[in-house]
Amino acid sequence: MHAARYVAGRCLNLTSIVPRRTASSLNDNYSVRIVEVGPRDGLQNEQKLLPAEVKIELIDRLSETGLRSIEATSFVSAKWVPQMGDNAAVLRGIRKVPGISYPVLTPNLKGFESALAAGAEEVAVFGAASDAFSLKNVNCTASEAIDRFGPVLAAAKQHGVRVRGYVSTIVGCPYQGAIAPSAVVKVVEALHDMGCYEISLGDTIGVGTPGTMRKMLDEVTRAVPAQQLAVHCHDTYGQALPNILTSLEYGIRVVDASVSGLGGCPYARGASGNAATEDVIYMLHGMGMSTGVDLEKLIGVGRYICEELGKPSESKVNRAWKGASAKKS
Ligand SMILES: CC(C)(COP(=O)([O-])OP(=O)([O-])OC[C@H]1O[C@@H](n2cnc3c(N)ncnc32)[C@H](O)[C@@H]1OP(=O)([O-])[O-])[C@@H](O)C(=O)NCCC(=O)NCCSC(=O)C[C@@](C)(O)CC(=O)[O-]
Repeated sequence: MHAARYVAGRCLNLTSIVPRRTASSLNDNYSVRIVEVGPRDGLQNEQKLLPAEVKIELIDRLSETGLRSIEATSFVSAKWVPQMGDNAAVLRGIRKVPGISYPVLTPNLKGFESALAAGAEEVAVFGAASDAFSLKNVNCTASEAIDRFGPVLAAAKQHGVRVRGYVSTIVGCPYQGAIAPSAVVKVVEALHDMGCYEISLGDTIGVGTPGTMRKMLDEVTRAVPAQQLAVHCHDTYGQALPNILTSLEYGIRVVDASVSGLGGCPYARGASGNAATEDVIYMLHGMGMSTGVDLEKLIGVGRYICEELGKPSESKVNRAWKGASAKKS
């Protein structure tokens, strides 16, 4: 049977994303890289301030799960985001495993210089498709934020540091409402032209649906190849997994996720956590796609950090899973 469906008048060809081959014969098109953002996006929004030692333990445990990208912290102002005030201690304290990248957020040259001094080998600049959000988040308009990235990209090139880019509010803004795809394209193109090797499309407040994601991706993938894009879907309205599935349909193979669904942005009113990494991995493996991540180990890490935070996991898979322990194996 041909696995095609008509969704909102458009043919969604499931065979294009669901491999028929066995996992052992999967090629790159069936492999997804997960960017684990829990230690940064997850913890930046938690009321409880965790000591650097716990954050280091979290990242070290994540490094044992098969993840290849773990966003470690952010070099932003501690007055704005006190949860990330121990950035240098965290980045210096983690056990860096060869083959794993530990990117950190840097909004400007000052952040980049501090990150570099603490040993960063990859950074991320973060822009937005909405001026109202950008003003709340980084105290300048979306285009002024892009201007600040120029010196960061230049310095990064000089020091051989890789730069990832983010675009927030790709379908909706908490202050401005719906966002036009053309506004997203503008920022994606700017980051791409500046030299970001990958651009992550952030549904910051989790309002997107497969319908609005498609409208945005139709235009964005015409401007920049899907191979250089990632998605970053918050789960406020329970749409993160369908939105990620939609992005796979467009050929996107990099997905940001947060262990146990931790997170949110302190400057995006009402935003809940990211897609839980455990749930994303469960879905992808169930589709026959490979991630290289050991789900059971990851569930143990999710339980560890939730115990430290004193709250239940937001991951449905983690809650349903029997057997994994929060204690280190
Ligand atoms: C960007 C700034 C710093 C501008 O803040 P500002 O006040 O406009 O900066 P300024 O240049 O006027 O400097 C003011 C003070 O901040 C200092 N400063 C200046 N830069 C830095 C820096 N890098 N690190 C540390 N300190 C810094 C600077 O030295 C000075 O210190 P003072 O002289 O008053 O003592 C501020 O707005 C800020 O830190 N914002 C926090 C943004 C943030 O972390 N947001 C959350 C992450 S984004 C997100 O979650 C979305 C994402 C990526 O996940 C994707 C998605 O979901 O959509």
